[in-house]
Amino acid sequence: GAGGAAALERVMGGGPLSLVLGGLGVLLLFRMVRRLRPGARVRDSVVVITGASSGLGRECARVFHAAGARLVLCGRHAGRLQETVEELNETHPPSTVTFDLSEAGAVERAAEEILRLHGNVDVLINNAGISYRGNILETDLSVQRAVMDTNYFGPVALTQALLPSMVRRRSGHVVVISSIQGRIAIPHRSAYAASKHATQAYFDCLRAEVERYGLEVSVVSPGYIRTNLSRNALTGDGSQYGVLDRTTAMGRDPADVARAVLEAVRRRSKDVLLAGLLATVALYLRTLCPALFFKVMAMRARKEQRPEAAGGGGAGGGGAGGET
Ligand SMILES: NC(=O)C1=CN([C@@H]2O[C@H](COP(=O)(O)OP(=O)(O)OC[C@H]3O[C@@H](n4cnc5c(N)ncnc54)[C@H](OP(=O)(O)O)[C@@H]3O)[C@@H](O)[C@H]2O)C=CC1
Ligand SMILES: CCCCCCCCCCCCCCCC(=O)OCC(=O)COP(=O)(O)O
Repeated sequence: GAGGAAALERVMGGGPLSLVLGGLGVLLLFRMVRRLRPGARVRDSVVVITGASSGLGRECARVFHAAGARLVLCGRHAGRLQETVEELNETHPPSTVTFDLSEAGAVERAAEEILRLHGNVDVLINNAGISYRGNILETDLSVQRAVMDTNYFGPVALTQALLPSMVRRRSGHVVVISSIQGRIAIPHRSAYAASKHATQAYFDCLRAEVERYGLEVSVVSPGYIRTNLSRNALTGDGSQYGVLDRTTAMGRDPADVARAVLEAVRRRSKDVLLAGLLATVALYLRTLCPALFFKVMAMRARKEQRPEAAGGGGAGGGGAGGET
């Protein structure tokens, strides 16, 4: 507060520069002290991972398994989940629960099954998700709802179903994999960016509300990751996009992102942003100079809508395929 700033100014001998430097010093010290806190124990803890059949979810399964967690792997297809299980060795053989996150009843039943398996959940990783490419004018409302159901209402339903048992034990950690697009909205991603913005808001509210029960909430927001996300994305008419975009192909190694998720759990990080330089510039621009950001996004939308951009992600095919 003002008193603290005045005290700091006295100690630093006054002057705005010394005040800024002093502030930075205090911030650095605070971060160092936080790093000294003992990390949360992952070994033997029950970790539930949604979307564990591929991409980042499968890598999280590998990384948390190697750290000694007892895994519950979730996805829509038993066969694909089994492939993940078979890659892991025999210590703590993982359990699997098959359900579709976009079906409310199925999520409730899955939460009951998860609790029956181990009695409690220590870490819930809401990772499953689907992306979208399309022009709003040519997108069925049903597609907007479908993406929202999977990316937002699914994780919300699963979290709320498992939360009471965490509150009773005064222990638990909820992680959600959001995206840079939970912070900035880019053209031809309306359904996806909206679902991720909603995710960020909901889990920020949750964090504040459950702190008094000793529960942790981490929102992890990565940039592009090398997975099947773009191939599996929905287009405006509900069909699959089916293309591995250049941005996705050139994205981060999912194993690195999975290690960052493990680190977020160990360090009880509240908000983790895994942004490259361009995304960082875009985030600052959106906050500090929104008018310029909106101009850049409008130019990007026009460029992607040109016929020659289709296939690489023109509005018809979806948008922004090969471009950043
Ligand atoms: N790849 C990227 O560039 C980025 C990804 N992310 C986020 O990372 C998360 C993981 O995606 P990623 O690994 O990249 O993509 P993948 O497409 O490889 O994996 C998505 C996973 O979600 C599951 N899933 C999809 N829909 C449903 C549903 N209705 N019910 C249950 N499970 C479902 C899929 O399981 P199955 O189809 O087998 O049922 C699959 O295991 C997502 O939340 C995504 O938004 C964030 C930033 C960047
Ligand atoms: C005058 C200065 C100009 C500076 C302009 C900077 C603006 C550039 C825009 C860059 C946007 C970065 C977007 C990053 C998006 C991202 O990382 O998304 C991650 C995902 O979730 C990927 O999902 P997708 O389905 O879109 O592949």
